[in-house]
Amino acid sequence: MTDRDRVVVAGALLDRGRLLAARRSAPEEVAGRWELPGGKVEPGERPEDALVRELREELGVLAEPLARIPGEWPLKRGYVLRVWTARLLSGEPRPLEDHDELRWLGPDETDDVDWLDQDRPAVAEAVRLLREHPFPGAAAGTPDTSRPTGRH
Ligand SMILES: Nc1nc2c([nH]c(=O)n2[C@H]2C[C@H](O)[C@@H](COP(=O)(O)OP(=O)(O)OP(=O)(O)O)O2)c(=O)[nH]1
Repeated sequence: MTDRDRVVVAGALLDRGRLLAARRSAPEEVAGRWELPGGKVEPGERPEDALVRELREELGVLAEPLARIPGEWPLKRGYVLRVWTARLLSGEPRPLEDHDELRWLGPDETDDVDWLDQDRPAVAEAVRLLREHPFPGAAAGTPDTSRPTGRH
């Protein structure tokens, strides 16, 4: 990425062995395609904070970013897409903004929806992680090997 690139953050939201897919309702060129929910990072905002904010605004949930999925994918108008795995802390996602349908997909169901092309590598990696750790950030008191360490 160059200094002039702007960042769209998206969340591979994981819960009980499933990944959340969101169908965009706008703009026209991407409406009907499926993506990982998220949005643009605002000036001065940390990407993880932007992700938490976007997931709250778009889905009405509280989520915790877990780890960045390596890589970044170019979008239109000088934006790049960066993706984090995240786990659902509270709430049931609803399509409040930008989306008209949500689906929780198990690892064998992620090919059932028409993902935006630029999301496919991150989705593939999220599915790989989901198969390895179906319950990321499991219950308090349980040693949790799926959480990244030293991420602050
Ligand atoms: N949120 C999200 N956007 C994606 C993904 N893949 C992808 O190409 N995009 C594109 C679609 C949009 O043109 C752009 C993100 O814009 P957005 O409309 O979601 O961002 P935002 O909520 O901050 O919107 P705004 O401030 O422009 O209203 O990136 C993805 O996985 N998640």
